[in-house]
Amino acid sequence: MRLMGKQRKQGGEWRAAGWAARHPGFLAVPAAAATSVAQFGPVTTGGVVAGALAAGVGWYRAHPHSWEQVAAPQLRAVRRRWLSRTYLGPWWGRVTEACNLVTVNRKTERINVPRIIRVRSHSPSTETVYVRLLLGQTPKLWEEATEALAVALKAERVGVERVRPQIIALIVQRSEPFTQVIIPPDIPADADTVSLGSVYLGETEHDTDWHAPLIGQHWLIAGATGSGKNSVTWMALRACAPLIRDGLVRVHVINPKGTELNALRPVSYRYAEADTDIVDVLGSFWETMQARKKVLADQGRRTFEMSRETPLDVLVIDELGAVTGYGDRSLTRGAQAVLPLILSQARALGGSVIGALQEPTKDVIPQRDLFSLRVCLRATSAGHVDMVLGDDMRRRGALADEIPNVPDSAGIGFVVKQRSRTPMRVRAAYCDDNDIADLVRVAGWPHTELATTTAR
Ligand SMILES: Nc1ncnc2c1ncn2[C@@H]1O[C@H](COP(=O)(O)OP(=O)(O)OP(=O)(O)O)[C@@H](O)[C@H]1O
Repeated sequence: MRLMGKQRKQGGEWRAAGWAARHPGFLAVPAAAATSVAQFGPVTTGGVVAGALAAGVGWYRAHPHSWEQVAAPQLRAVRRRWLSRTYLGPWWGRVTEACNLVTVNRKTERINVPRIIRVRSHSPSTETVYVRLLLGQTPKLWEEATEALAVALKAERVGVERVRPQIIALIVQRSEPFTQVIIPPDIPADADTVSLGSVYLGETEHDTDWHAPLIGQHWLIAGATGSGKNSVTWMALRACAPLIRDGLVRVHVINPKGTELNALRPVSYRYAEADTDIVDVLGSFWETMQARKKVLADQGRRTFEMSRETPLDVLVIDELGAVTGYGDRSLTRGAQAVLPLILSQARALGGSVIGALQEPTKDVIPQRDLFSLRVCLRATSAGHVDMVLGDDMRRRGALADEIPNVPDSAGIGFVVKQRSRTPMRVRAAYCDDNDIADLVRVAGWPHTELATTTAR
């Protein structure tokens, strides 16, 4: 029941004053220009403006990289926020109203539109729009509206990130951010310069480098056939190459398909393709971890430190599904006896697992949550996305099943940002045959002698 008649709206001048207070730049810039003209005259003011423009053009021409890093995101953000109509008041009001994201004051019948706090645009393809939630709204309400928002904003994808109480960020992807293959950086010559706490893997949709820790972590890379799963594995191994050479990292390779990863045979500490060998390698990996437990206890250390005496053992499993799910019974039974133990205990003992998977279903992903980095490349079903990345990740923007099934999309996928639990589009750098040969060359000397005696 309405208790009061229609109430009068706040006066226009007060609303304009409130808007100006929230956007001081709109008053400050004309005020500064007017003051300058009054104080120094139009010629001097024009000269300063022309000088600033010339400096900008000079910067753009002389240092396009730093321009792209510093100035371009600011200018793009201004253009998106104020020069395209998308986020201007009336249109933004229509979009949010059409997507049921406004509230109505029952007394005044005034429509409350969620306020845009700022727009950031670090890459030409994606912008981040920070929005203050209205009273009574939840981030989940916005997550449920992402498909409608994407259509209304003419975007390819909209994701929702929880920033802090009452503030969310909409990740608005307008076009494919990754139109070119990413070339991997050179392999570091010196083991001292490698940080396994932050391995370079490729780029993110925000035009930043994509890094992930490898030491003390397990990685799961899922994707349909041809989605580029191995590129993530190769990037990890390239970072390890000088450490493999110096005996600080040992690679144990399980390659049931016997394809691509067989290039690693000369630099692997253990290598297996056949079912019985795979069970053997898994068993010996677990034994190594148990022995490590004793070494750490004898040394009175609680945490693992990489050294020649206690190297980091990296277990690479191509096609985890065959090993844990649909392979021969003797293989899956042998693997299931030790893999859960490895996954749950090896991290603290200097053992990291990198597993690749084509068909992510419940029965083939062993202890998903023990994989700290999970990458979902192109998926064949919407259900696979949450299976890999975690509950609700597809709804929050990880549309891995909508990545086109074309070679140009290989290596593109989603990861979840650790802090905000938000999906982020990424692309792995691509190692071609020369890059792989390079990796084997760097990692293989003088370790090759050791490898040939111990690898199978
Ligand atoms: N990061 C990448 N960037 C660009 N292209 C890539 C990338 N990774 C792979 N490709 C291309 O995609 C093709 C398929 O890659 P790859 O064999 O690694 O896929 P996969 O997911 O391992 O497939 P499968 O499961 O069938 O082995 C490669 O031959 C290469 O041409």
